[in-house]
Amino acid sequence: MQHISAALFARQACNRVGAAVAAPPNNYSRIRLVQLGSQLSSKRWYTSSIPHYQSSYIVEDHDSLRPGQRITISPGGNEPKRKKKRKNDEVVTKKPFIDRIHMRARGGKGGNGCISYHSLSSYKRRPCGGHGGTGGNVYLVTDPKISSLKMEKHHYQGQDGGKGGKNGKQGKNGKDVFIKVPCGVVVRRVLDYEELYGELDGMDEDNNSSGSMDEESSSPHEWMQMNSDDYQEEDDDSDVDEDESSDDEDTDDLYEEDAITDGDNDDEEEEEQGEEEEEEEDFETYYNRLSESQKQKMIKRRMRDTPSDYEEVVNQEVKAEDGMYHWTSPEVDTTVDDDLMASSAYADYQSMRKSVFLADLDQPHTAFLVAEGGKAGVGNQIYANRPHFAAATINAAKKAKPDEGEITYLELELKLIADVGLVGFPNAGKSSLLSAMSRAKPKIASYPFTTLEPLRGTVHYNDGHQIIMADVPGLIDGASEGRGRGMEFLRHIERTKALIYMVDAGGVDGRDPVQDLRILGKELREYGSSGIFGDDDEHDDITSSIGDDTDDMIRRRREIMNRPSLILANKMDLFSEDGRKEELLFQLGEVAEEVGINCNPGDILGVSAGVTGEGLRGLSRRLREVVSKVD
Ligand SMILES: Nc1nc2c(ncn2[C@@H]2O[C@H](COP(=O)(O)OP(=O)(O)OP(=O)(O)O)[C@@H](O)[C@H]2O)c(=O)[nH]1
Ligand SMILES: [Mg+2]
Repeated sequence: MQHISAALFARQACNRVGAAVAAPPNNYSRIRLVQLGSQLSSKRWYTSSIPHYQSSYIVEDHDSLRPGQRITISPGGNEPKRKKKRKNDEVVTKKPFIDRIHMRARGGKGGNGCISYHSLSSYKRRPCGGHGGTGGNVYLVTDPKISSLKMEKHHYQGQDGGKGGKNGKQGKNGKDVFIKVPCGVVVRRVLDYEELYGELDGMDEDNNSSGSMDEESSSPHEWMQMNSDDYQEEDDDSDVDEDESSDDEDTDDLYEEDAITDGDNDDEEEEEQGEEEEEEEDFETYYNRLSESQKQKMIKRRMRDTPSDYEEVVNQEVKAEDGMYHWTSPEVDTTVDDDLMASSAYADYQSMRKSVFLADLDQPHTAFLVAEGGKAGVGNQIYANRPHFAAATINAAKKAKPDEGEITYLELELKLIADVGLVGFPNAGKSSLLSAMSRAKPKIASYPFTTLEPLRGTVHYNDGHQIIMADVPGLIDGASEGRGRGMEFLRHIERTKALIYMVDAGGVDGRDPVQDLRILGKELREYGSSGIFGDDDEHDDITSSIGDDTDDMIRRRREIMNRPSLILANKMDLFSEDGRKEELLFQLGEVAEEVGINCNPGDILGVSAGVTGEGLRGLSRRLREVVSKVD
């Protein structure tokens, strides 16, 4: 029976296939088809039970049909979604890791209140308009399943509230929007342009009112002229020059007027000119004289010209004749430009980017309101008891207008939460350790900066205990000043309980492990001691009014050196003599003490993370002890 139905089905199928099957096969039982792209079953005998959505087959075995020939049966229905195959490669392709984004959130607008009056004779002219609905809010919600700040879009808006209706009918409230973010996100509100410049303008006014008018009135034109010569290097950009020169003219006119009004104070003017000569070289004064738009242009231009040291560092990878990548420590000048750094232009730039701390979302399933929906308009039903007052009608019209939703510009920054963070120079073997101790599959290669995004893995113990380990991209000398994107990477170890310093004991890249540890310790110390603006009093006037990170966050960063640490000398398989190994571990201990790394002598271990696995068992035991002490 089954044989017959199979034959029938096959004939029908072949008819549908038409030209693809030249001569209908006469022995159907020998047709063997392989379905293309199916995961459910790769091979099947041709029977009547072929699902309708399976449409494409390949002939494997038949007399008249050529094996390998593809036949197509008319498709019917939708093919189910196919799962992507997971690659068994060493490198698992994953979504890009994004740890800092800017976004805009806007609460929904409230709904209009309704103004209407009963028309029934007994109620005539009695107000009965319903209230509008409130606008939807926008929330951030932490979801432990998400690990990156990658978002579909960067603008989110709550739904607008519905209008109120007749007979006291209230409008619908707008739907809230919930944006999923990973745990460990720090939320800051970016001050928008007007808010920031409102404050800066206010400060300027204060300065002016404290008697600096005369200073401005004294021959500013010549002064500008002189200074623009002095700072010729800033005027390379011809586009901006033109704009600036037009602005200059504006300011000149302004100054000339002032000069006329103050024209009779010749003596004072001379004195001030003398003062100006002293200030000629002063970039800051020059900057302060510029108009707001000129300042912005200058800042943007100067910042754009700042060398992107990271690019240069990465570009140092050179593929040599032996086919391997070699890396030479680049000589990159990362100083932004001393006079710029010291100037208030730089401070303005910093404050332009500055933002107000809102929240540290480090707990899972926490909702945080970032933009509130607008209030609803009020319906005129509230005046139902006094319908005849004219005032009521006027007020009702005002009150019926809803509020706009709140608009916030946000900066979200993800700081990984892990029990232990791996710190080391590029190529030390950090990723090798992570892959040896956890199921994470980081990319491992013999060239530096293989890892460019922080990655976490979980170390599982037999009794079910788990420790989360974060592999942070390699740090280089000067990382605490941002060299080689150091600042970006270092912030991911702020939320760890313990640290593992890893050095390449084999000295594969010609590095000295002892010196490496010294540099790492120094960099972490410097990173820890830098606040957002550190203890720099210069910027206090700006930061105090704008706000800053919480004390808790600064404290966490400052305590980075107090964190219990382990020091690993990796690639011990390259050591042959035991004596040298002991000596190296001893030297590392001395350096740890010198730079102030918080570790016991027993926590300096020799391991071979990537080759023999030597020392890893002892490491995992010790790691657990160290981490559990911190709780
Ligand atoms: N001989 C030896 N080689 C190792 C060992 N561990 C790692 N390596 C090698 O060292 C090189 C760098 O290893 P990675 O784990 O990618 O180093 P990394 O610290 O993650 O480097 P970046 O991601 O560039 O910062 C690779 O070629 C590894 O095979 C080891 O224990 N012994
Ligand atoms: Mg790596």
